[in-house]
Amino acid sequence: MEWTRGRILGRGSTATVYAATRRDSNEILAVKSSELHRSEFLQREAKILSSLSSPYVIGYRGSETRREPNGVVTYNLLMERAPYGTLADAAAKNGGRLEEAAIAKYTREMLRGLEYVHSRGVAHCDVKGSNVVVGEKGEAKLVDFGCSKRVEVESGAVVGTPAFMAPEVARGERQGRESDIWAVGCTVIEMATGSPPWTEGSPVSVLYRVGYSGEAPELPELLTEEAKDFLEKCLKREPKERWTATQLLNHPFLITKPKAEPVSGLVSCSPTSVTDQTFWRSVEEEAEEEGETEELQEDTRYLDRLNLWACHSERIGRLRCVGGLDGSRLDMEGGGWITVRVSCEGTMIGGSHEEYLLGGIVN
Ligand SMILES: Nc1ncnc2c1ncn2[C@@H]1O[C@H](COP(=O)(O)OP(=O)(O)OP(=O)(O)O)[C@@H](O)[C@H]1O
Repeated sequence: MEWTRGRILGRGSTATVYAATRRDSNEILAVKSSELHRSEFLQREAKILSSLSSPYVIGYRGSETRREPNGVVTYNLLMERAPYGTLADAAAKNGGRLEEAAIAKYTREMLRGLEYVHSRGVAHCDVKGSNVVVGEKGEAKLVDFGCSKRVEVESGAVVGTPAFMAPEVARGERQGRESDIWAVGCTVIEMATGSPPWTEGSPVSVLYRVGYSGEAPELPELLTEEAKDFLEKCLKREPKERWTATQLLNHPFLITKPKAEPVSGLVSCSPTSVTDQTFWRSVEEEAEEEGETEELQEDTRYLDRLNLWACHSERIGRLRCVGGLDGSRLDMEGGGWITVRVSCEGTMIGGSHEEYLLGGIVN
């Protein structure tokens, strides 16, 4: 497929997402790109996404490698473009939190997406506000299947974002459909308060707290009793006691609210149609000024910075591989470094205040 790269729509820890236009139809798409040699997770995401089809899961449009003008070979996942940003953006734009009716609407759609994905034997494994985008019709859609796994066949390393991890995931025991449900609870808290639970402390201390403290996240005061009851069903520490997506879709919090409340204040982050010429002119000018080459080099630098996890002091980075993490195996190694022994190949993440090395082989 012939397509032209446009402006950046979002950046994650593993890839950058750009607007793109199909040259044959002028359809506006999103393309998630990373350098080929770092594209393991993106290729995996493309494979899983290509097998899914739901109005509540971002649509797959193809994947390919290509040599960029600067000679860098990139892997590109082409997707349906969601014009209204993520649920995290929606909360931020709304003064940090969403109204309960909007939370119920987005949660219902997110769960429809998960119900479908789970029925296909896939666990998303990184559900959070910044991995749920708002589509053309204002509907929530799951994105970022880079961590997802086929639950029947895969065990392996646990993955995801510490603040959204279920206790069994934080302990490195298992990760499946039930862990996604815990993350839905955390995402509801994120929509209601503007931040996920467990915001204090480093990712490692968050993991320890989630995994071993026996605590459940604090329920936002402002929510109604129905919403709090819903959260309790998601945030059961014992995975088997958590409700499934299908059960939750029948919870009073989701069925008594009007079906299609308009969510006010949706502001498109990118053009809503191919006739949005002003936007595309600006994209072309931007591309001409900077050159795609420079943008990609900038991304490479950005990814390098991300590997040192220096992009944001409050960011809770992705933990790719925490299998076998055991709180008793935290070793202080001086110089502000903490080594967390894991039973699989380690991943380095760093913070702006402290840096953490998740590495080593134990057992
Ligand atoms: N189809 C899309 N349409 C519009 N914006 C998108 C789309 N997909 C992703 N984005 C934007 O790009 C951001 C990064 O995408 P994504 O989460 O897939 O990347 P990632 O590198 O896997 O991120 P993470 O840090 O969660 O691992 C999203 O938070 C969102 O803002």
